[in-house]
Amino acid sequence: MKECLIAPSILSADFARLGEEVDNVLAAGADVVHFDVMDNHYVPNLTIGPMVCKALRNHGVTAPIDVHLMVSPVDRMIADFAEAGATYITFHPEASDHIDRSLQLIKSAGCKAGLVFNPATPLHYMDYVMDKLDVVLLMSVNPGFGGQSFIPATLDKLREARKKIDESGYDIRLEIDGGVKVDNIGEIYAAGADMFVAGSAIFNATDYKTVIDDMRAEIAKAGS
Ligand SMILES: O=C(CO)[C@H](O)[C@H](O)COP(=O)(O)O
Repeated sequence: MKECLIAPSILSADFARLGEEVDNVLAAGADVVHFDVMDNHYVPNLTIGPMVCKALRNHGVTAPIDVHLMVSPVDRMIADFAEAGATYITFHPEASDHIDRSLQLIKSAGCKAGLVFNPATPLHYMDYVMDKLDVVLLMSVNPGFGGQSFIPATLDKLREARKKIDESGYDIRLEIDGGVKVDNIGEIYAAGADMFVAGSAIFNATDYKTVIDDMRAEIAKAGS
């Protein structure tokens, strides 16, 4: 299994102090900044775009930025986010008319590419594009809002995705997003995830480092 990555979702950060929040969570040991883009069309919420991604880079953030596009259409946002400094760009297959083309656009812009699967979206969307995937993201809540509860059926879906990835022979991360907490991250890891998005569990805590350390300890316990 790869090194596990903790990716705090800035959806739950204090947007009035975003640069400082990102600095603090990275100083607390986070590996990746998870950046949720919502368009009030694909999902019923509206958040942030490429200008904010660029602002974080200009602020001095050098950590990977994991841009999760909850937008439709997808393609016209790709170049803007690549230019703004995105490391990963992921999108929902239902939101793209041409999945292979969207993945190619992301890769040719120099970013890592991924597909995101809602709780009820079947995994077969990845079948013919595995050679173009750097990450598969399983949503363990319905997208649009932070602070929801982890949907337990996602554990079986993670096991299924892990099997597909391992059998493909490609180097693809398996990311999980939604309701990830200290008390369930061990079983999520055991089901196959290696990249963990957590919003409210981290940003609603007073001490980010304690939560991230506790998450890593639970992962280590589950792996031993
Ligand atoms: O993509 C998202 C919602 O669409 C968020 O990243 C996700 O829900 C994280 O928040 P929390 O850890 O509080 O569940």
